[in-house]
Order: sequence, then C-alpha cells, then structure tokens
Amino acid sequence: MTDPENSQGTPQICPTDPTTQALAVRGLTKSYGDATVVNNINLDIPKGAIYGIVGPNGAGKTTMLSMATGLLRPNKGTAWISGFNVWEEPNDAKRSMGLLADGLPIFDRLTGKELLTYVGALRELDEGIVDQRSEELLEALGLKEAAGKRVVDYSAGMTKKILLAQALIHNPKVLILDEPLEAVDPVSGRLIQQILKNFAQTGGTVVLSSHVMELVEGLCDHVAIINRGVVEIAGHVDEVRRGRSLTDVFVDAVGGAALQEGSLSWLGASEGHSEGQNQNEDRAE
Ligand SMILES: Nc1ncnc2c1ncn2[C@@H]1O[C@H](COP(=O)(O)OP(=O)(O)OP(=O)(O)O)[C@@H](O)[C@H]1O
Repeated sequence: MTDPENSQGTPQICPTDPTTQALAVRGLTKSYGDATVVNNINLDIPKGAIYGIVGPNGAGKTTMLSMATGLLRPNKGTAWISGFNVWEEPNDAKRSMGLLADGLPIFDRLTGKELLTYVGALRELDEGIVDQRSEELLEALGLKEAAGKRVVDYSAGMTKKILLAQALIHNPKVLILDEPLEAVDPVSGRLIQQILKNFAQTGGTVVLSSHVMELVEGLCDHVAIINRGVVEIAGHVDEVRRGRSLTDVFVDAVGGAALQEGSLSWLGASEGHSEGQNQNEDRAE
C-alpha cells in the first residue's frame, strides 16, 4: 500500500517487477504547459484484481489511464500491460487488453451487431466465434432487441453497453474501463458488475475509474485515490478503508469542500421566483 504521508508528489517506491503485473506504470508524468497533471505515478495492478481508480474531477485519472493504455504519450515514464511494454510492444499490449474509454472513435453508423462483427474481425477472431460471442454479449447486456439498430441511434447507456461488449469480445486479459456504469440503468449496472466479477474470478483483471464510491466499495478489491496528479493512497480496499467508509477516506485524502456562507444567496426563493410563479399562474389561466 502506498503511504499517503510520503506520496504527495514525491517518487513512490514500487519494488515489484512491472512485467509480473496485469498492469503496471512507473514514473508516468504528463504536463500541459506549466501544469503537471500526472506527476510521477507508480502503480501495480495485480492479476485477477478488480481495481478502482478514484479521484476528484480533474485529478488526472483519464490522463493516467490514457498513458497506461498507449493512447497518450507520456512526458516521462512507462507502462506495461500483461508484461508488455505499451510503447515498445504495442501490438502485444493491445491484444491483451479491452478498453472502454470516452473520446475513442466509434463506428456508430454500424448496427450493434455489425459493430461487434467488425471489431471481432479486427481482432482476427474466427467468424463463428464472433457470431456466438456477439449473440451472447448482446443478450447478456440487454441489447438483443437493439442489435439491428445503428449505434448512432443508441441512448447513452446503450452506447456504453455496446462499447463494453466491444471491449470484451476478444476475451482480453485486462479490461480497462473509464466510468463503465455512467448512464447505465440499475438493472444493467448489476448485470455488468456480475460480468466483471465473473471475469475476475476466472483470472481476468479489471481496472475501472469511477466517481461512485458505493460501486468501488461493492465491486473492487483494490483502490487507488488520485488527487492533483499523484497517488494519495493505494492498496487493498480493506487496507485503505480501515473500517471507515471509502467516501470518508476519499474526502479526507482529497480535502472536503463546503459552500461558503452567503455564496449563491441569489439562488432559490427570491423576487425572481415569485415573478416566475406569477408567470406560470398567468399561463395556466
Ligand atoms: N489536452 C489537454 N490539454 C490541457 N490540459 C488537459 C488536457 N487533457 C487534460 N488536461 C487537464 O489535465 C487535468 C486532468 O484531467 P483528466 O481528464 O485526466 O482528469 P480526471 O481525473 O479524469 O477528471 P474527471 O473525473 O473530471 O473525468 C485537468 O486539469 C485537465 O484540464
């Protein structure tokens, strides 16, 4: 576990061999102009873990995951997926991982079924296997009826689910998911959690970023709290929580925020409100 006392921007010690981990990063650093948004991050994600990455808005989670998966070139540092260096052995690293991330191009003129068939072909899977897996994934994710509909016409939650299916179809060793349950309804959310648990129980590794602490507490066995581009705390969920709620640990680690007295005092019951009320009354008449 990373000691929070020593992790504020100072190099963290990661003695393990990064090639033995499902995902490992060493010294990852990214700056935009004068701002260092990811600052010398070291992280080990063991095989078979469901690993939650949490942190406030703008903490550097997406930037870190983008560098860890080879989507964004770091200023410094390296990442390994399933033992493959993402910059020196990109094909092997990419073959090992399934990725769900915002901002990646989606072939959304295809139907859900066509998209899975296309991605399966890109992954060089046998046609019969792609067909069988696509059917099963569409069924499991509640997308069977929408299989013939173009992805561009999917809702936000449906899009998330078809992108998850796309990330799973080649049965990757490591699944990396940026906000996987965002916009997903509770029934589908529960199903997805079950899929991820089964995946980890059979030896797969899941890395997910989320703002939903209940999800991380209920699903993940490991967690890292990132703040201002550094890892504040990382380790097994029970070690990090030490009997407290993860939300309390999170707030302590990143610093709580309270609305200052008098701030936004114009918001709520006011002249504007009663004027609005009158307008509504006028409209009703
Ligand atoms: N291309 C870019 N140019 C300049 N700054 C950037 C760029 N991409 C990200 N940043 C900055 O890097 C910081 C970290 O952003 P990042 O998206 O990694 O945060 P995050 O932890 O994923 O946030 P959120 O929880 O809101 O998604 C932010 O301050 C953001 O403005």
